Amino acid sequence: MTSLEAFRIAGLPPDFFYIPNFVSVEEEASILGKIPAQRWTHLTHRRLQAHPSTLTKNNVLLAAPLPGYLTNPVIERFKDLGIFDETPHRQPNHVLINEYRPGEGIMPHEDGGAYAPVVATVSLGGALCLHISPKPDESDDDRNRKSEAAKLESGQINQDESSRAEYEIPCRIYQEPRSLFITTGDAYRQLLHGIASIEVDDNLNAQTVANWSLLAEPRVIEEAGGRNIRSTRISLTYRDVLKVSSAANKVFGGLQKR
Ligand SMILES: O=C(O)CCC(=O)C(=O)O
Ligand SMILES: [Fe+2]
Repeated sequence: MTSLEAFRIAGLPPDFFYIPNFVSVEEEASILGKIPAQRWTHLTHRRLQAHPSTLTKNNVLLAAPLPGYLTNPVIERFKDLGIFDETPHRQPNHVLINEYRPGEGIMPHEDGGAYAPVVATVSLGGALCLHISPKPDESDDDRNRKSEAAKLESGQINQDESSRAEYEIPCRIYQEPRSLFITTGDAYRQLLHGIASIEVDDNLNAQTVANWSLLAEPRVIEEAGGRNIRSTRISLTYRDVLKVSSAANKVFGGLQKR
């Protein structure tokens, strides 16, 4: 088994990992070519598709295999790293595919209780920054969340902003194409993540990007003057849904009710 330890992001809670070049250029092209064009759900600021399907309103997954192009080679590599060893099904059973064009993003949020607290995200296509921010204090929950969201939407959050506690949060994680980003444990439960709806990520350097020392190609950013002009990014978010219902279960459950 390969150790994840070398890929831990320093200066953050100990539950974030970044692995550059997790898939090859050829694998990236192959996966991108297999994402079914007819399966997209269109939202205002991005489009997405869920595999094998969206969860029921009670957060239940109807058991079905993941398509091969999402399984192979990615899940074998997860096993080698032991990423899902502690989750109930010991491997992901659900993948969300999100597409962000330049200027598109996702509001700060947490992924919640439907899943085991392990998320593994493969980035394909373009690069961008994920913002990690604290959960607002419970007392002024809504107000904080809204202002955090407003700042993120307008691209105002940056590293000069006051950081909380011992860790440098809020912070930015730069996700290069073909990388894997892992969030587990307390980081999953206690922090928010989001993507600013901007066309350029700027002021990128060793001080403002938490995973700078783990990047495959920091030179590319340096040569661009610390700017990343966004192009379309597709992310594959792998998770283990806690509640799974097999078709057999469903029939049995239905009979029992009578
Ligand atoms: O695209 C990403 O990296 C984040 C997606 C995300 O946060 C989600 O689907 O819950
Ligand atoms: Fe999320």
